[in-house]
Amino acid sequence: MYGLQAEAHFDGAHFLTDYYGKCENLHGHRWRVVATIEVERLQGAHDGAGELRDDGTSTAAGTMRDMVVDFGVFKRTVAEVADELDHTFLVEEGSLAPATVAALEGEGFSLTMLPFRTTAENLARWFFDRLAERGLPVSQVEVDETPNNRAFYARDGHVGR
Ligand SMILES: Nc1nc2c(c(=O)[nH]1)N=C([C@H](O)[C@H](O)COP(=O)(O)OP(=O)(O)OP(=O)(O)O)CN2
Ligand SMILES: [Zn+2]
Repeated sequence: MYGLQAEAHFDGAHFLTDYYGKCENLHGHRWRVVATIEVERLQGAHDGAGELRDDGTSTAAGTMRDMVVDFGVFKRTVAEVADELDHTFLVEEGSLAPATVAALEGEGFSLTMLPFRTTAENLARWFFDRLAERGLPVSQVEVDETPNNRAFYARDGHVGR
């Protein structure tokens, strides 16, 4: 098995619904996300054509030879998904009154409405699904809220570290 890991961060605010303790209050984190992708075989000489570079040109066949995927493509994809949440207020759907949501948005705040409780575990699953949708062979996503705690979501049979 071959693998790569890429790390991204996003800053945001949240609170935990139904939590008895300080995390029921609105607070912020710099979340750290580490995504792992794994494949049995590296790419071949004819793979890799058509990836878009930062300068707008495309890669040629062979660019991906003996790679899982290009580090640049992988880390940009993880960063793009993290950017969707960056500097937003992560809100579990139904946890705030519609008038509250409207008032916050009326003030110009960016809310990300999510259909789950905003735990690190659920955020790891959300990243996993988003990266898989983008075609990455994701095997695990770790999410840290603080330097001391880490959650992960892994595909069946994968052992998290
Ligand atoms: N299993 C989980 N437990 C908790 C989660 C979570 O996502 N999954 N989240 C929280 C809160 O969001 C909280 O922000 C983090 O909790 P905690 O580590 O207790 O907070 P601190 O970093 O401030 O830790 P201290 O040691 O108290 O300073 C809670 N639990
Ligand atoms: Zn928190």
